[in-house]
This record gives sequence, structure tokens and C-alpha cells, in this order.
Amino acid sequence: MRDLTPLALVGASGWLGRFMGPALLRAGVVGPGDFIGLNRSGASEAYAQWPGLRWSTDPEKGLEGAGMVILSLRPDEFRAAPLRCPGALVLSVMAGVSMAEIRERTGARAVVRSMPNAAMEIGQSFSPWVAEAEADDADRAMVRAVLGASGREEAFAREADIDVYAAICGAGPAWAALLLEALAAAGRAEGLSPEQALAAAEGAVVGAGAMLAGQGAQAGAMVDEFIAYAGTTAAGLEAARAAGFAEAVAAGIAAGTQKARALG
Ligand SMILES: NC(=O)C1=CN([C@@H]2O[C@H](COP(=O)(O)OP(=O)(O)OC[C@H]3O[C@@H](n4cnc5c(N)ncnc54)[C@H](OP(=O)(O)O)[C@@H]3O)[C@@H](O)[C@H]2O)C=CC1
Ligand SMILES: O=C(O)[C@@H]1CCC=N1
Repeated sequence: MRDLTPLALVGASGWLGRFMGPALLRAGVVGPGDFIGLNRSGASEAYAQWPGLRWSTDPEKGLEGAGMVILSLRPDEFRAAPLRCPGALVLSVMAGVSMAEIRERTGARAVVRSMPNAAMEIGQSFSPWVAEAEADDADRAMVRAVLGASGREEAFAREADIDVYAAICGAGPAWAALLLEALAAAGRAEGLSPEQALAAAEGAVVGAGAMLAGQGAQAGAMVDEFIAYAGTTAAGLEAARAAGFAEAVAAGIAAGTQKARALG
């Protein structure tokens, strides 16, 4: 079977990379001797429990002989850097950079794109991914292991859909934070202290998130049930709908999708 080691993580110290890399090592997806962290600033504290780990600030040396390369740097940084890794399986988490461009710039053997989110920090990312036809079963299994170390992964078929995934689930924790903040502000406006409003809003969002796990298909029925109950919740939901709740969310997802498309 093809050897996908060593595994090089470009952007190992970044917002995602500093959680993704340690998660891989903790899960044993790759051994410390087969891991290379790349960035411009050197070893990161996030990897303190692996003191002998290999770091490189030189992409040419750092990527030499890599079996798998994870690209977790920003699109403009990627386009400015000479990141050649011919023969490697490349897994990109970048928004807006196409498989074709990644293949052309890196010389990759096969390219996979994924759209994880900041919940990688707690191992709870939902990370949809799409692979080029060139990726074989061993490549796909490795991608599942890498992304699965930081949460839940799911394959999808059309690369074009990844821009929508960026807007919905790449931004996932930001949407929940925006809702929590709006609930707290509304609670303050209705007379709660700032502390009470925050506790109420956090309790509502966190408890509801846990309750909805695996229940996405039931969400519409749940809303209908609350509306039919005709109590305080129905009054709130109907007023929010009339004020343009769905339209505001749709505008947000359209803008995020458009921004991802424009990066390409
Ligand atoms: N943050 C998020 O919630 C999400 C991000 N993404 C995508 O993930 C990618 C990474 O995002 P994020 O972690 O937020 O970005 P950050 O800016 O936090 O991290 C970027 C990382 O890349 C390194 N880096 C930058 N330039 C180079 C270079 N030339 N060579 C090697 N390393 C380099 C940086 O280290 P140094 O400065 O030391 O070089 C840093 O470790 C982006 O493309 C983004 O679209 C996708 C979904 C969610
Ligand atoms: O905000 C961003 O650009 C990154 C990419 C997708 C989600 N977060």
C-alpha cells in the first residue's frame, strides 16, 4: 500500500492548524516521527507535549518527500508561497481555492478539499469533504481519519458545493455566537441584567444544540409543533419570522457563498 507519511501540516500553528495537528497526533493518525509542522514563525506551544517534533519554515525542505500535505493557510498566503509537493495527497481546508489551482500550484498526485470549522478546538467540527477522482481508497481512508480526529466528517460529490458549505458550516460557530449575542441583547432590552441575559442566551443555545444533534430532519416539525402550541414561543417565533429572520439568514449565507466564490 502507498505510504502517506510523512504528513506535513502547512499552517500548523494557525487557528485551525493548532488544534488539527495535536488532534492527529493524539489520535495516533500519524506518529510524532512522521509529522512535520510548517509555518513562517517556527514551533508552536500548541505542540508542547511533543518536544521532538519536526518543524520547518522552509517549504522546499519541509515538503520534500511528504506523502500527505494538509494546506491550512489562507488563500492569499498559499498563492504567495512556493508549496510544491509532487506525488503527495493534498488535503486543503482553504476556502475559495479550487482543486485545479491547488493541483497546478503544488503538483499534487490527488487533491481533496474540506470545510471544517472552529469547533476543531474541541474536537467537534463537522467537516464535509470532496475528493478528486485521482484519490484512491487509501487516500480517502486517510482523509476520513485526519478529519475524524477533530470531529465528524462526511464526503460529498460536487466541488462547487464547497462554497455553500463554507458559508454554512465553515462559519458554524460564528452563526451560533451571533444568535447567542442577539438573544442576550434582546434579554437586556427586556430588563435582564447583562449577566442574567448572557446566562439565559447561552443556556438556550447550548442546550438546544445538544438536543438537535442527529435531529436536523425534525427541525421543521419541531418549529411547527411550537407554533401549534400557540403559547409564548409561538408568539416569539412568528414575530421573528415577520421581522425577516429567514431573510436575514439567507442574506448571510448568500454573502458568505459569494465571498467564497470570489476568492477563486
Ligand atoms: N478559521 C476558521 O474557522 C476556518 C478556516 N478555514 C480555512 O482554513 C485556512 C486556515 O485558516 P486559519 O487557521 O483561520 O488561518 P490562520 O491565519 O489562523 O493561520 C494560518 C497559518 O498559516 C501559516 N502560514 C502563513 N503563511 C505561510 C507560509 N507561506 N508558509 C507556511 N505557513 C504559513 C501561519 O503561520 P505563520 O504566520 O507563522 O507563517 C498560520 O499557522 C484558511 O484558508 C481558511 O479559509 C476553513 C474553515 C474554518
Ligand atoms: O471566514 C473564513 O474565511 C473561513 C473560511 C470558511 C470559514 N471560515
